[in-house]
Amino acid sequence: MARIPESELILNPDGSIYHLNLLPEMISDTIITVGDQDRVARVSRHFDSVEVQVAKREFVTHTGYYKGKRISVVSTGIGTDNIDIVLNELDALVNIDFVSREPVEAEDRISLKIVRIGTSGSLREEIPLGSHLATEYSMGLDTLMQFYPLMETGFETEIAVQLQLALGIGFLPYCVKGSDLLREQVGKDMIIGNTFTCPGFYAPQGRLLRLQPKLEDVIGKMQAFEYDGVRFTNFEMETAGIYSLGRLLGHEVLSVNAIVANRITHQFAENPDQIIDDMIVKVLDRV
Ligand SMILES: O=P(O)(O)O[C@H]1O[C@H](CO)[C@@H](O)[C@H]1O
Ligand SMILES: O=c1cc[nH]c(=O)[nH]1
Repeated sequence: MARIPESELILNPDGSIYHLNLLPEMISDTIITVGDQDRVARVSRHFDSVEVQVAKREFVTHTGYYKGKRISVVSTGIGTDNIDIVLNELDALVNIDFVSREPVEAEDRISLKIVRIGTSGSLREEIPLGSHLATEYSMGLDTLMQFYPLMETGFETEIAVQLQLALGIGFLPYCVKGSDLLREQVGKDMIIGNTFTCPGFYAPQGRLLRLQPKLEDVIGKMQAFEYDGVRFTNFEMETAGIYSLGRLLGHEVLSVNAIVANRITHQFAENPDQIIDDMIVKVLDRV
């Protein structure tokens, strides 16, 4: 296999990968991602022991044991541009030999189990603050998949095409389903929803402060959208990037969402940390 040059697979002087600052032995094959770096310790405080604590920029990693399971928790920061870095570097840690700089043989490839624990805004009155929602289909309204050859099913493409028409936007979004296995295992008893991954928190999610939107009534259009039984339930900023790179790289991926805002009733949770903490324990016990 071809050797990957120094400018592409960038290793720090201690041999760790460029942004995450991790060595291969520092991560488990079960990984929880969170957006906020302060949330990493909120997860690892439940561990029986923590063996690795590494931080660089917004990327903080703790690896340890929870009830006998080795788990890593990694913060991604906000947005799918960050997800591009985190997913590619996590994959490199397990599927590229850092000495020979060659990808491992297909039969030795490791499939990671990756669960995102994030906060999210609900698009439905009937999905109230405090809900825990597991994402089935994600819709990427960002441009990350303009740069990778994502294979969508015909059904996924059709949802994306119909959404483009419904919103009247000048680009084709991408639609990707997550892991059925993880959704059943970790998301059991959660609301099953479909998630918009937006390239921003304000206008891309229909939020207006002082700027006028380019698209009119984006929330109304997103809420009204339906294709063959698929309706969208919530907004956030990373899931579609994780689902699409997970599919491309061969990892099992799931996103669970703590609903902290309801965009229809205009409420924001008084206790967002409690909603997230409850979800963290649920995920640790099930992953
Ligand atoms: O709570 P996290 O995981 O950061 O997720 C959500 O919160 C951030 C916006 O406030 C975005 O990253 C969005 O996806
Ligand atoms: O409304 C929300 C809440 C959390 N995160 C988002 O991206 N949107």
